[in-house]
Amino acid sequence: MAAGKEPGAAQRFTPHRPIVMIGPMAVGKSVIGAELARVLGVEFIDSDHKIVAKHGPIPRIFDARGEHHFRQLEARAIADVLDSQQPKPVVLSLGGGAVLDSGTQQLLARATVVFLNADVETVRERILRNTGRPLLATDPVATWQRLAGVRGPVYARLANITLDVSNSNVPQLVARLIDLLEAESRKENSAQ
Ligand SMILES: Nc1ncnc2c1ncn2[C@@H]1O[C@H](COP(=O)(O)OP(=O)(O)OP(=O)(O)O)[C@@H](O)[C@H]1O
Ligand SMILES: O=C(O)C1=C[C@@H](O)[C@@H](O)[C@H](O)C1
Ligand SMILES: [Mg+2]
Repeated sequence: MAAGKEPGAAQRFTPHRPIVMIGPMAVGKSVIGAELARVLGVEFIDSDHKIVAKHGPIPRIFDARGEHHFRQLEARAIADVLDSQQPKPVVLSLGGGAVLDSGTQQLLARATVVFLNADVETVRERILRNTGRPLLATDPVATWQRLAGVRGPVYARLANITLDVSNSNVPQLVARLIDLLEAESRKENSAQ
């Protein structure tokens, strides 16, 4: 059993490839991803956190170098984790717009991809109180809805698993997600 793994989850599911969390801003990719990694006893990596640790706050990167430069840093941070013949079975949470990069889309074939989806009511308070997302600087709720609508088909196409995160707390969602991951892994094994 891997160090730190919770006994119940350990018996049920051991990841053999990366698990990547995608979805719109503020749905919980970072907190759910971190908790999932803790329960499974694997490393947690967050592409936004990696960029901030190396290059400073995201709004400052957008201001100083523009969104295109941020997207390049983001694609590189993700490739560092996924671009190997056999990437490690980590949990990787992406920023909301990371899936728009075609290289990232290709690398996601090496992972089990989880689309966290939510209605606007679930995220309303979160995006109104948090000012660290430059793309939501003006009219955050309407902008969130527009981006979630445009990106929704991309998330859905890339996902192996879709989880509605509205109206549930993080431990409940992680427990449900482990059930779905286990079922997905059984399906993949029987297809081999
Ligand atoms: N199921 C939940 N119940 C209550 N609060 C939640 C839940 N999921 C996330 N949150 C809270 O919502 C906020 C946003 O969550 P988080 O940062 O994980 O979102 P994200 O999808 O990673 O967003 P981003 O796209 O900006 O990276 C945090 O304050 C987090 O604690
Ligand atoms: O949805 C987006 O495009 C973004 C989401 C955040 O996680 C950050 O990656 C950044 O603010 C851009
Ligand atoms: Mg996040």
